[in-house]
Amino acid sequence: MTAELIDGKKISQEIRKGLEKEVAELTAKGMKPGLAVILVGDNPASRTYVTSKQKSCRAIGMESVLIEYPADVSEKELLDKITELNADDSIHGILVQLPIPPHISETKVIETISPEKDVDGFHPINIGKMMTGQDTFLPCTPFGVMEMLKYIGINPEGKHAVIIGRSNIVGKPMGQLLLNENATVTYCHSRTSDLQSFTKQADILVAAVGRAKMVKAEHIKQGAVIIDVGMNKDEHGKLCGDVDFEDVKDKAAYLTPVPGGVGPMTITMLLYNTVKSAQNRLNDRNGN
Ligand SMILES: Nc1nc(=O)c2c([nH]1)NC[C@@H]1CN(c3ccc(C(=O)N[C@@H](CCC(=O)O)C(=O)O)cc3)C=[N+]21
Repeated sequence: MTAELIDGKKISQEIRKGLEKEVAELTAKGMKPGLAVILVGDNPASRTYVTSKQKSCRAIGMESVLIEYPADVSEKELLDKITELNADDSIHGILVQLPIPPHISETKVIETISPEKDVDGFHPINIGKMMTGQDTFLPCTPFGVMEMLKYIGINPEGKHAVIIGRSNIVGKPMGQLLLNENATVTYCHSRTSDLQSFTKQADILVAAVGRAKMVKAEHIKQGAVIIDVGMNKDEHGKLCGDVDFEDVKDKAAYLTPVPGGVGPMTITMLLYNTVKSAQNRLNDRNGN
């Protein structure tokens, strides 16, 4: 093993310690940060993630409210609840756990959440602000990856960053955040021909495709930074990433594990965004 592990759990702990202090200060000023999570249906994986988000909120002194609906809830009922939460002063962040059932429009759900409470950073207004480099809520997974790079002292400027995957919630914003930090960015996806010719050029390779262990040693450059956003089950039903850890670990310079890499960072940045939202409200109240 030559690659150094990027320990998402440890980095998360350090960031959360700082957040805990901010939460205490905000609470003392009557602005205790509160997150509302809406869960539709009873997908066990979604429930696990949502429970983990709630625990993480409470561990740093934040308020966390879980609102659950059966899978057949109407779109109107869900949108009405979001509208109610938009007006609730005790709630600073609203997260609707994705995916949601197909009879409900994901676009409508995302666009109903007030941009000021959109701690996922999925609202088109916030995406537009991210693209133009304005201060806003950054999508939690790509934001977490940027924090990991900062932590290990990797400045993306001038580096070739290659993203595999172009989802709205990970791949696309990941490339944008790296571009904002002056990386040269290449997006690869399911229609890319000769994937390896691109990934082999990557100084920073981000795998966000959702295919278990697809990135092998032959795909990467010696000494590359490898970020694994994948959350898959392997042949034994064990959680694994998009990167074949064993295969690349002697060739990469830095490598994120799954679990314990990007996952915990995603939750940490959700907490960060919610605290930031509460701080914004306090600033409004004080007229700054
Ligand atoms: N509106 C919305 N926002 C999201 O941010 C969102 C979502 N919907 N839907 C589902 C995905 C998935 N997601 C994860 C976050 C943390 C871990 C995580 O902490 N994983 C642990 C391990 C968990 C385990 O052991 O199963 C780790 O990687 O170490 C995983 C998955 C957020 N998501």
